[in-house]
Amino acid sequence: MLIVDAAWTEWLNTNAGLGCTPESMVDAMVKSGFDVDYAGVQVKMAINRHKGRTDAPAEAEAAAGQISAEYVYDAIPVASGNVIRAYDRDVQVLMRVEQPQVIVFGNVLSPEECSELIERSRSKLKRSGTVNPETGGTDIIPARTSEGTWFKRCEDAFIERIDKRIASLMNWPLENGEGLQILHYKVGGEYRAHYDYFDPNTKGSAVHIQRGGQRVATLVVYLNDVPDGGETTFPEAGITVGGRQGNAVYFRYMNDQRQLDPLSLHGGAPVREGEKWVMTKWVREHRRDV
Ligand SMILES: O=C(O)CCC(=O)C(=O)O
Ligand SMILES: [Fe+2]
Repeated sequence: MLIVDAAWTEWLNTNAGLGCTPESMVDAMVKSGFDVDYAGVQVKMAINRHKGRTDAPAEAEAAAGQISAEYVYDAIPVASGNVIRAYDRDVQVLMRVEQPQVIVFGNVLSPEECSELIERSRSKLKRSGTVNPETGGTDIIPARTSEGTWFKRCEDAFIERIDKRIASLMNWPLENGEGLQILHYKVGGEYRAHYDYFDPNTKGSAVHIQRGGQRVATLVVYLNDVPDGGETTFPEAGITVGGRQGNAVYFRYMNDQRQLDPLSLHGGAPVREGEKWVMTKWVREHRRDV
């Protein structure tokens, strides 16, 4: 599997700067042996970098970390063992992957908690967006066709219990977490391959990084059983996680040296039958005020 190194980054930046079409760039990369999904994401990121380039790249880079083909897999914060006591609940460890760092958990939420989260979200759903590279605002794009809503961190006793359980499971300070995001995908709904970290060196990312720093890890909790499709996939790692109510997938993509892991590319596959509800927790390097 071929990963973008410094020379390819320069090639991407140069061609994006010259205004080459994304198709021609993807084509050239595929001919050189890159996976087509991966190439598509890299080209999109290069074009975004060009559009959203900042006047202070060194500073932005320092704040945002560095995507590295030589990512070092240092110690994961999550506890060892097959069962982890997470605040008020015993969570099972179903699978651990070392590179990229991915863990599948069972029994993170009870069926009642899943139902309550779904019912409390239903009437609040709005089409999900992604970060605009120039402004940091929200773009609605065809690659992300879910609808979603947020609960503020610890906004009431029920949410607080879940936030505390997740902080304990991820072994990461509660104050570093973003709110809890609920996502709903209908048949055909998907979130194509992407990175959860903010793309270093774009103005749009800098807006977000200012508040709490870079994202370091994600927990996606499945709130229902999806009859067909809707898996969380890691195309560069060849991993597919099927959603099951109460289970979760954790992945970490920023290490202690502030490198960002290109293998953490992931997406939500299209739902083929039924619907898919998940809850996402994105955690930051630093504390983040709500
Ligand atoms: O829906 C999924 O399976 C993945 C969601 C995701 O990648 C995200 O919310 O960042
Ligand atoms: Fe994601």
